[in-house]
Amino acid sequence: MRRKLAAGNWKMNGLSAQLDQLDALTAAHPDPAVDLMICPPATLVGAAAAQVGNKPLMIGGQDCHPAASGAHTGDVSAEMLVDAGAKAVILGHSERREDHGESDELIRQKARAAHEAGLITVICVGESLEQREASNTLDIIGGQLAASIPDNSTGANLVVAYEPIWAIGTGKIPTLDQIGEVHDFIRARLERRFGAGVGRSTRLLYGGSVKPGNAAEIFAVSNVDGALVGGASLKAADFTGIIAALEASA
Ligand SMILES: O=C[C@H](O)COP(=O)(O)O
Repeated sequence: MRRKLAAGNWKMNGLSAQLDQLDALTAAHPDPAVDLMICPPATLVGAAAAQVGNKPLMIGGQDCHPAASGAHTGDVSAEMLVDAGAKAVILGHSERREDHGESDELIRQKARAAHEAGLITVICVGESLEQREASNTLDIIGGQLAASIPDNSTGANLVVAYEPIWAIGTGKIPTLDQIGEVHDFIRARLERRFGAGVGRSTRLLYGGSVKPGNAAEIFAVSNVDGALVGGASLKAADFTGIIAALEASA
């Protein structure tokens, strides 16, 4: 049985005061029925992990370099994230694919390094509006899955997030049938590549304009094991509504 996961991606938002939201979250969910994760900007990862301590809230990074160390100005390695107290890292988010020209191959190298360092990876895939309108969604997702997910993935260290690019921060979401179609497809591809054990134990998240008001219907969709939440993870009160909906579906 897959344990559901509510993951928050703060993106490039948050100064030190934002860490107060972690206290509010852990106070509201001292014994959650689902896994909880917040991925703050790199500047806050260490402080966030120290603040959370051993409470049931994982802290994650939003990116890492494939190398453990070296002459890579501005980058952060998976080992550094682990050293700062992170348990996970988001990789291949569409904003990194677009803003930094990240390829599937680079994402695969980063994920392999993150797994070797002991991190859970949340690997993001998703189509643009043009690709969906051209009926290319499953081809795009299939290609991203094949090329971005490394061979050293297990059901424990891999999470896949389906994030249609056109649904991120727009207030628009796909139909529930469209979400189900993609999640079922991802599940089938993982089972085909890794076998039933890994394929069925890997958690699949939906991301893109998830809010307290639409979370319950999304969590009722086949093969949706939780959410990767952007804007609505910045305020504990909003994220708590999403967590409650996920717990109710668990
Ligand atoms: O990583 C999170 C996603 O990009 C979703 O962002 P959003 O919830 O603000 O639409």
